[in-house]
Amino acid sequence: MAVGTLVLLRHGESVWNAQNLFTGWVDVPLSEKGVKEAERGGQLLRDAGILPDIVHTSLLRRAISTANIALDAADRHWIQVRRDWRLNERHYGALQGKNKKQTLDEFGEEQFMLWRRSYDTPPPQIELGSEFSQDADARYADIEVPRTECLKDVVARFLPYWESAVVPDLRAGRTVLLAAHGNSLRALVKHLDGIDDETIAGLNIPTGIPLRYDLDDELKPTNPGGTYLDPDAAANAIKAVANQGR
Ligand SMILES: O=C(O)[C@@H](CO)OP(=O)(O)O
Repeated sequence: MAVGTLVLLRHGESVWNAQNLFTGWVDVPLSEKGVKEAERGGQLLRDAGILPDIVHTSLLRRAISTANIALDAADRHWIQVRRDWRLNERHYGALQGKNKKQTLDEFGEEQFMLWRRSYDTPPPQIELGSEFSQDADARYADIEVPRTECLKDVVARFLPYWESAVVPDLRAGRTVLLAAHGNSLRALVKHLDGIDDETIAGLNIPTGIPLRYDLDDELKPTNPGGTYLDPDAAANAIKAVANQGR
């Protein structure tokens, strides 16, 4: 049986994206603009004739709301849902809640970009019990909550879910919508497209624009890099993500 279609969707703009704050595992809602982006994402799915059979989301409301709004707009609000912490955004450690511009000014371009985009340099650990730590959050009662993560850590925790929960859906020929986050989707794209540890630093994913991957029997993309359903809007939004903090 042919492998199904995979659609990646980064949540719409959150209120902390709008305020230029490092977010990570802090569970902030969508901004008004983010709600509109999610609606538009669903319209793009509908217009492209992509009909998801199942949606996988993180445990964070910006991804959950985006999936709900987009699927409603696409008239696929009724499909099966699975949620898992392994799809969560990268934990931003002690930077969670900090302003990106102030962090850039305080620590300089090189350190700022190491923390934001290097493959294996995590930000400093968050203090347990502090305002933006998730160590006491009930939804993570069964796991050891990270105190910080680099992209390499996200790859390591995301791939077991990919293999055990998403790949079987694809192998069953289903159209899978995966609603997640900038850095958790970068981890998956790195794996799918075989991007090396340096090159991945330059890859940014825009909010709210579905990215379709067609996969062969070995789950390698037949359209490397995927296909954004609105390529022009994606190109502009990618630049904006890359320039955050400036
Ligand atoms: O703050 C965050 O959690 C992420 C995504 O919004 O930011 P960045 O793009 O800087 O990794």
